[in-house]
Amino acid sequence: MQAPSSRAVHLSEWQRNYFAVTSGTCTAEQKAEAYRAQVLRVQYAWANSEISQVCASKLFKKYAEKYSAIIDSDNVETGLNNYAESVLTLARAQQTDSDKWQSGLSLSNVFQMRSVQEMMRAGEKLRGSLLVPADASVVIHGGAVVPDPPKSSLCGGSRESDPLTKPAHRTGWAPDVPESGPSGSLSAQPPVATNTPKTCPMFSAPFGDLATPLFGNVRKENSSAPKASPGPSLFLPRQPRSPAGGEGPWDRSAFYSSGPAEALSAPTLSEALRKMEGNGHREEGGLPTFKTAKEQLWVEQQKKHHPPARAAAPSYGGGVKKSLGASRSRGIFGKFVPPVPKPDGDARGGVQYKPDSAGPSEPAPPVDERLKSLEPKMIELIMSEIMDHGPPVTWDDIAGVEFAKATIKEIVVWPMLRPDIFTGLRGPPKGILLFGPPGTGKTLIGKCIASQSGATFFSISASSLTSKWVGEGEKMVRALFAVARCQQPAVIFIDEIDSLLSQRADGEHESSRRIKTEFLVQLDGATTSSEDRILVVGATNRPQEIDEAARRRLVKRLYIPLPEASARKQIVTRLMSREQCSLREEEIELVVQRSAGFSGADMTQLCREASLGPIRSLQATDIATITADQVPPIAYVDFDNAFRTVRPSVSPTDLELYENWNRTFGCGK
Ligand SMILES: Nc1ncnc2c1ncn2[C@@H]1O[C@H](COP(=O)(O)OP(=O)(O)OP(=O)(O)O)[C@@H](O)[C@H]1O
Ligand SMILES: [Mg+2]
Repeated sequence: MQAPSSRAVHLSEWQRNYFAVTSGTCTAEQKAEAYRAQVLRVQYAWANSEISQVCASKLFKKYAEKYSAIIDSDNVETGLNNYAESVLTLARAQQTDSDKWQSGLSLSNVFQMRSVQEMMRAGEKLRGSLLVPADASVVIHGGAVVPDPPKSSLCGGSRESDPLTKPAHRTGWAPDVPESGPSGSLSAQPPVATNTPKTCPMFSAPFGDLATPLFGNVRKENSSAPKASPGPSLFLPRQPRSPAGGEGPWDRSAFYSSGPAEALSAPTLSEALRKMEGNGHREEGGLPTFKTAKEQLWVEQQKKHHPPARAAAPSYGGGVKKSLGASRSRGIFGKFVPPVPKPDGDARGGVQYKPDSAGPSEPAPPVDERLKSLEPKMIELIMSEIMDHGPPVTWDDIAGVEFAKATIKEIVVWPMLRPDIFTGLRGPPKGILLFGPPGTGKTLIGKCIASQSGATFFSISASSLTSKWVGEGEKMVRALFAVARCQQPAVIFIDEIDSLLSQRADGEHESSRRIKTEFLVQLDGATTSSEDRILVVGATNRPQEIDEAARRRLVKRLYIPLPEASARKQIVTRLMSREQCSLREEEIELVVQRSAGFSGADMTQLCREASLGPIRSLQATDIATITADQVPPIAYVDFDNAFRTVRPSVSPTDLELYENWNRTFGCGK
């Protein structure tokens, strides 16, 4: 009796969503949500075997495309222009992809956006109250080389003026600066109001202003450290490249590659950070201590009159996949990150002072509370540690290990799809340990979870924690879990976990002891918190070396054994199906019999070796001239020869150890 009613509920939900996507009154956000719900429903139906895989993938593609079309659309009214995540991705680590980046958002339609206009109006209102005292107290560094400091102060001035007014000043300003003098340059040229946003040249202060909220949650290090950024002489020559604002892709890419995106790119960011660290003094938020009086005044007024405001978007929210460009889907689990912070954004975060980019009317960049205490450098590293999905691995690619696969699906995939059902006692375990002999597919399973779970996937090898960032391992561990908390649902996959969590010994190095302690603390937090949707998956071929505290936290310990005959057959058949092969069924059976005790990796090696057989049978002269399809097919004799050189890599004694450990601590059948 239950089934029909639940189906009825699904039907009405479906109808509701259908109404949302077809109605002319729903907002783009509602439509996007509706499509997102449709996609989840399709996944759920497929997971429940209610629809076939073919049907599911068709429907998935259909709705996912519609969903991303709305999310990425550059239409101000019907799209969400949600390119912020991709920009963050770009900023983090993928400068090489920057040429491909094409946002749907152009300069002109940024200005048309309601929220931008509201911010500009608010900025104009505040300008009146700030401009006079601020200008009167402007302080500029003296010195022979003027460009840098005046830029700093001028940017400050222009920031607080109407964004639409500044371009005229900008264009003619640079050569005048030395003559006009520091304070004169600001007060002598009152801003001229104009309502033609398209005439705003790039890299003018107003544009910088607008770019700040657009890039949401990443600190604009170039602007916060004016001395590290190029002065006017550097940006002026760029103006002719796009005098009337970016409209086409080239303009946009020029803007992103040389403007804010450049400022946010990892090397520049690190450079700025290095410089700031080198200065030896930082203030809150990692900014240099120098501020003009005007800036100081602004900060004080801001503190006095405006409660901390921030955008709703979470920091580093999304951008986990290497997906650039408006046309690509960012995945159904990706959170929507408004490209422009909402004026009524929540007030959880504190204002972050940004002397060169934040006008009084603009909300400060959103920085997730949980990430505030971390060094940006660490977060960058974590982000670049996020596993690139690469070629997707499916469950069918993993031969055998049926029990482990079924358990992982139950723990990982279903709860991610239906967190509402998997609550309370049904709550999934937060820690899994995959253990077994080398080469049995543990890492492969990790990759499969990455492709199939839909969660943000962090893959880190324990040895990189201990060796790559000497002395910083425990900070990395803390940062890793903090970032994962901001990116839920998340899976943290730790390969070779034994080298991280080996039993504590007397002679062990202090740094590895610290990493271990930090890891256990974090693991405890992640595995016991009922709200966090973080799953830690560890893989090891030395389970007996794992610290008992860690073992207890990795509650689901799954044995990944050597492949059975059927799994070995699956591996051979699969690999041979991609090659020219003349093996008959009974010959395959023979190969399977002879390979008892081989691991999955051994089987792969055997097939590789056999595939070289036909080549070896050729004369050296033939190899130079033969065409690819003239290479003889792989035959049983090649396997026969391969068996002479490929031996099982796991000894029976080792196997005994694993079986014993499984009997004692394993959760398998
Ligand atoms: N069950 C399997 N099905 C298909 N291929 C497998 C399987 N197990 C291993 N392989 C093959 O062996 C290779 C190595 O597997 P993988 O790296 O996952 O082993 P592992 O268990 O992580 O080993 P280690 O403990 O040494 O890290 C895989 O890339 C794959 O080609
Ligand atoms: Mg491995």
